[in-house]
Amino acid sequence: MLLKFTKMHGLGNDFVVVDAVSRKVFFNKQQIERLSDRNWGIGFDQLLVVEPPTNPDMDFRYRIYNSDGSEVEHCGNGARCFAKFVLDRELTNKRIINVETKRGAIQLRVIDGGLVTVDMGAPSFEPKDLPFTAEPCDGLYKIMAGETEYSITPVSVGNPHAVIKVDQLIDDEVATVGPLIEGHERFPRNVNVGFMQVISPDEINLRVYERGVGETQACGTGACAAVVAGIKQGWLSPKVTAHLRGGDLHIEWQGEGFPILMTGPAAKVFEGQIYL
Ligand SMILES: N[C@@H](CCC[C@H](N)C(=O)O)C(=O)O
Repeated sequence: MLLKFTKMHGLGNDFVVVDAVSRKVFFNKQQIERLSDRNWGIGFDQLLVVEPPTNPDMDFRYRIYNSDGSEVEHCGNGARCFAKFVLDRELTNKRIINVETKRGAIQLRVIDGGLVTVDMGAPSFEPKDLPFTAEPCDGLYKIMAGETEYSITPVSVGNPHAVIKVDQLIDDEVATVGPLIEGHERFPRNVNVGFMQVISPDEINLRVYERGVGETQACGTGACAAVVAGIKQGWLSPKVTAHLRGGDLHIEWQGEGFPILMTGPAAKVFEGQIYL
């Protein structure tokens, strides 16, 4: 079967987006792994599949797969690219779009200048919601990565994140500690690992080692998780600019029970066709 796709990115976190509204398409793990391969396929961090909604109050459903073929609950950069995709393809003309995801309902608002604001829902710091094996506590949690003990804030923003505050961002630490914590036995469904350097109460530098992918240029849910972790620990204020390798995201959170708002760009790179 010849598959039509659009290659997109949100700050360099790249996606293949497929229209499964106009024509049904299903993918198995092997197909996703092959398509994601940067030598043998198209290459992407995540595959986004746009489907009709199952709930009549929603505009679309969209499914998200990591490059290793695992299906995930949520993707911040992907949500913004999804909004641009359905508008460019004229699958809708709405600028406020309600979408079903594995995480639940999310709302996307297309604003001026090609930016999209995503209502990411409310975060949870409860270990059971990630899941993370630990007794709940108010402060930081200790975890061993190899011989070194790290202090983390576990956060679920629909998908699981472990946020580590560091004094400096070191390539080697992201590359070695990232996978040790990603697949740690205390995270039975694995975890995305964020390394956050706090520059000031409203600015952070962030690198994210993503579950099922490896380090990416940017991670939208990772930026949300880092900012809410920083606010909870008293390091950050309610509006923060996160500098990621691929560019900036603006994150706002008013505190417990409120949704996180994430604003950033979405870009189309090219369209193509490939044999599935
Ligand atoms: N790049 C994404 C997150 C994608 C899912 C993640 N790797 C997971 O397994 O939870 C983003 O922009 O949020």
